[in-house]
Amino acid sequence: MLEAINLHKRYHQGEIDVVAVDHFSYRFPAGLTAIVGPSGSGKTTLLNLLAGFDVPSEGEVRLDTTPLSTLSEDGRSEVRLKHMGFVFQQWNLIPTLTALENVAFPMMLAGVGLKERTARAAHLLQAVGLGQRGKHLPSKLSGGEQQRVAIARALALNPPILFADEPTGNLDSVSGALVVDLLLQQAQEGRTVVLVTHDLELARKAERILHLKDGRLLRVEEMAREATPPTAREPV
Ligand SMILES: Nc1ncnc2c1ncn2[C@@H]1O[C@H](COP(=O)(O)OP(=O)(O)OP(=O)(O)O)[C@@H](O)[C@H]1O
Repeated sequence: MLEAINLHKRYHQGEIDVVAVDHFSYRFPAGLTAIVGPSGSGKTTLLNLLAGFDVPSEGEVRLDTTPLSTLSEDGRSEVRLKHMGFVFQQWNLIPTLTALENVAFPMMLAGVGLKERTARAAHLLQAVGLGQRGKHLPSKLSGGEQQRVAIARALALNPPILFADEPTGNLDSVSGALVVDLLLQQAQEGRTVVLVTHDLELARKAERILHLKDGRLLRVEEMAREATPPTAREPV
């Protein structure tokens, strides 16, 4: 359970204070929540606060009732490793590693043995539709495919929370829609997925949209959704 309570972030820029996030409160339910708003409305700052990359000026973020502010930097890193996956606009795959090795990489850091991490990485690549591309280097994959590898990598340690900051920013509309569908699939499997996007059309695929303006939560839009049949796919 991820919860922001009265979150406020001020930056000092010379003489002036910039309020990037203005007393934002929201309890993120499981499922896909999109955050939209004009440039400079505080979306990335909010995501950085939620993930504990940045500390708020006031208020707090709670993860399963534990305030992140009570943890040391190392403690927050550990929370991120165990509980959070990240997908960014730049997919940042390691260019010298194959797709499979890139997905296995976080598992190696977490001490998962070679056989187990290779099998899980193969399973995750399969789940994002790239089962046949495991041996390819990132340079041999399209942007959309690289982003799908990045999603598989973000899922490597099975985090309950997935943050995606403009994951479709560098993609054409078809690849972008595919990436958001994948995020939606993760949400339907019970994860809390938080998607920051400029693209209102893609945001409408989410279960709810948080509209930000000048750092404030203007409104929460719940999207009407037809009942989806239970998925026959294995959870990843
Ligand atoms: N490190 C910083 N120091 C000073 N001001 C900052 C810093 N980071 C962000 N800001 C300011 O905070 C406000 C919110 O920025 P933020 O990047 O969170 O917005 P955003 O909605 O993600 O924008 P975009 O859609 O353009 O990426 C902006 O006015 C920005 O200039």
